[in-house]
Amino acid sequence: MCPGGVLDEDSVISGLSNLGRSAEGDKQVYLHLALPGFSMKDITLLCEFEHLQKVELPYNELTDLKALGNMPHLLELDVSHNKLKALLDFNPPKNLKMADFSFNQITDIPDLAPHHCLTILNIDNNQIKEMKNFGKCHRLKRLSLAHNQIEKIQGLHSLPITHLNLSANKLKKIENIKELDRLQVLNLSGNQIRSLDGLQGHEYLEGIDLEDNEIIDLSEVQYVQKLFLLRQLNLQRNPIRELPDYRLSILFHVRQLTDLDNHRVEVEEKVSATNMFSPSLEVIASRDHIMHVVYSFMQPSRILDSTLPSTETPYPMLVLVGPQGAGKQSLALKLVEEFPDYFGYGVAHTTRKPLPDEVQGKDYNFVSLGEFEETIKSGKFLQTYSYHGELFGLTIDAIEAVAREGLACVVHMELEGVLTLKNTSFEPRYVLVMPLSEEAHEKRLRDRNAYSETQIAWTMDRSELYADYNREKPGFFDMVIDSDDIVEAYKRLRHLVMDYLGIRAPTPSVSDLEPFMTADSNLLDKDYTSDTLAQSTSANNLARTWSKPSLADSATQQALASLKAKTGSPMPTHGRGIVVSHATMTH
Ligand SMILES: Nc1ncnc2c1ncn2[C@@H]1O[C@H](COP(=O)(O)OP(=O)(O)OP(=O)(O)O)[C@@H](O)[C@H]1O
Repeated sequence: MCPGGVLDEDSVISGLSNLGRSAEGDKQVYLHLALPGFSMKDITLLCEFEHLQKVELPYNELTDLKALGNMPHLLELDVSHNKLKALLDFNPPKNLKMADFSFNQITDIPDLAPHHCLTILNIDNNQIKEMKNFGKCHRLKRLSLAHNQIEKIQGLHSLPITHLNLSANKLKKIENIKELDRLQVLNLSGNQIRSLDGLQGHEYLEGIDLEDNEIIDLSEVQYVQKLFLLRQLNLQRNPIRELPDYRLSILFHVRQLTDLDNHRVEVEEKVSATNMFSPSLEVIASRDHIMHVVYSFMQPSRILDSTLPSTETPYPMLVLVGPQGAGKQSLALKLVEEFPDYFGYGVAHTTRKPLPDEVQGKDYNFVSLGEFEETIKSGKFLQTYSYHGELFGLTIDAIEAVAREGLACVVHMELEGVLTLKNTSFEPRYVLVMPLSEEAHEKRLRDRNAYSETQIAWTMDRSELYADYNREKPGFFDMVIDSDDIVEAYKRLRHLVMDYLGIRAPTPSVSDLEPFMTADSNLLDKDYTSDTLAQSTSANNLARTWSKPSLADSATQQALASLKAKTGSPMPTHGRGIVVSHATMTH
C-alpha cells in the first residue's frame, strides 16, 4: 500500500524482480516490476526505471501513465483494473508487444501507429463505442474488446489477427472481417447477432463462440459448414437451440465439430446424426426390417408354407432387382406365364395409381395410403419401400399364396427392398436386371410417358447405385442381366432359370437351348420328359434344386478365372461399369 497513493521507493523495491542485463548490455538491472493492488495514483517515481521491460500495475487507481514514457525497452504492460481514461497515452516504447488496459474507463481508441509493434492488446471492459485506429498495428494478433459498447465491427482491415474477442457488445452483424484471413478464434458471444453470414471463407477458424445471441434459423449453419478446421462452436442461449433435434442437426451439417455448446461431441452422436439425416441404405433397410418384425410379433403366430419344405432348404424365390424402367416386372410376369408349373408371381402392394394397362391384383395390389398403413400395422409386410413418394411393399401373404401352390415365387423390387429382404430368413436368388446403356434406359422411361423430367433424371442418377453395389459387394447379386433389349434379356433370364432348375422349357426350341447347356450339369444330362417336369414342380423339388450351388455361377467363375489366367486382365466390364453374367453363354 503506498501512502497517499504515491509510489515510494520501498514499494518499488518490493515489486522488482528478474535481475538481468540491460537492453544495451552494459548493466545489471531489474527487468520486471509487479505492483498489483497498491492503491497507487501517482507513479512518477517510475521515470527513473528506464530499463524495465515488463510492468504490471493492475488493481490500482491510476489515471495517468506518463511516467512509463521513460521506458524505451518496455515490452509488456498490464495496467488493467485502474481508472485510466486514455489508451497508451505515454511516450511510446520502441517495441511494446503486449498491453492490457482492461477494466478502465477508456472511451476512445487513439491513433495506435506509434505502438505498431503490439501483438496483443486487451481493452476489455471499457466504454469504447467505435473500433478505429488499428490500421498501423501490422503485427496485432490478439485483440480483445469484450464488454464495450461497440455497435459495428470495423477498422481491422487486413491485420494478421488470429484471436478476436468482441463479446458483450452491441453487434448485430458479422461484418468487415472478410480480410482477417488468419482468424482462428472468434468470440462474439453476448451480442444481438442473428446471422452467421460473414463467417464463411475464414478457413483457419477453429473456434467460434456465439453464446447468447439471436440465431434462430438452422440454415445459418451454411456459413460455417465449409470451415473445415472448425472444431468448437458455441450456440448456447440462442433461439436455434429450441429447434427439434437441434444438436444432431448441427452435428450433421457441421461434421468437423468436436465440441458443441461447450460439450464434447461423442462419436455415437455423429453416427446418430448421420443415421437421422442421411441414413445409409443399410440403415434404412434395417429400420424397415425391425419395424415389420415388431409389428409381426404382435400378431398371432402361424405356420407358413414358405418357410417349408424343410429348415435346411430355403423356400425358392427369385428376386429381379434393378432400377425403375429396367423391365423387371415384364420379365417376372413373362417367366410366370411360361413356367406356370414352377413359378408364381408375388403380387406386391403399392399406393401408386395403376397405369392404363395394369390390372388390380395381377400387377400390384393397388391400395390407398390408409390401407397400406393398416397393412403395415397388421404386421403383414416383409418389407416396404417408399419410391418417388409412393409406397411399395411385399407381404408375407403374397409369397404364401405362391408357396401354397407348391411354386417358387418371383418378385421384383428396388435395391432397398433387397437390403431389407436380406435381413429376413428368406434366401432368394437375386438377379440384377439393368439396361447397361444409359440411352436405352432413358428412352424406355421416356417412352412410358408416365414420369416427369426430374423423375427420369433422378432414376438415371440412382442407377449408379446398382453399379456400385455390383462392383463393391461381390456376390450381392447372383446374376446380372443386361436389359437394353428386353427380348434378349428375357432369353437370358429364361436360360438362367432353366439352368438353375435343370429343366428344359415346356416349349423348348432345342437348338436355342443347346449352346447354353452346361456340360457338368448332371440335371441337364437327364432327359426331362413332361412327366419328370410335372414331378419336379413340388416346392420340395424346387427347393432342393434351388439350394444347389449355382451351376451358372460356378461356370461364370471358371470362365472369368480362365480369362484372367490367359490375359492377366481384370474382369471384363460393360456399360456403366457392370460385369454382365454371360455364364450360360460361355459354353
Ligand atoms: N416391394 C417393393 N419393394 C421395393 N421396391 C419395389 C417393390 N415393389 C416394386 N418396387 C419397385 O419400385 C419401382 C417402381 O415401381 P413401378 O411398378 O413403377 O416400376 P416399373 O417402372 O414397372 O419398373 P420395371 O420397369 O423395372 O418393372 C420399380 O423399380 C419396382 O421394381
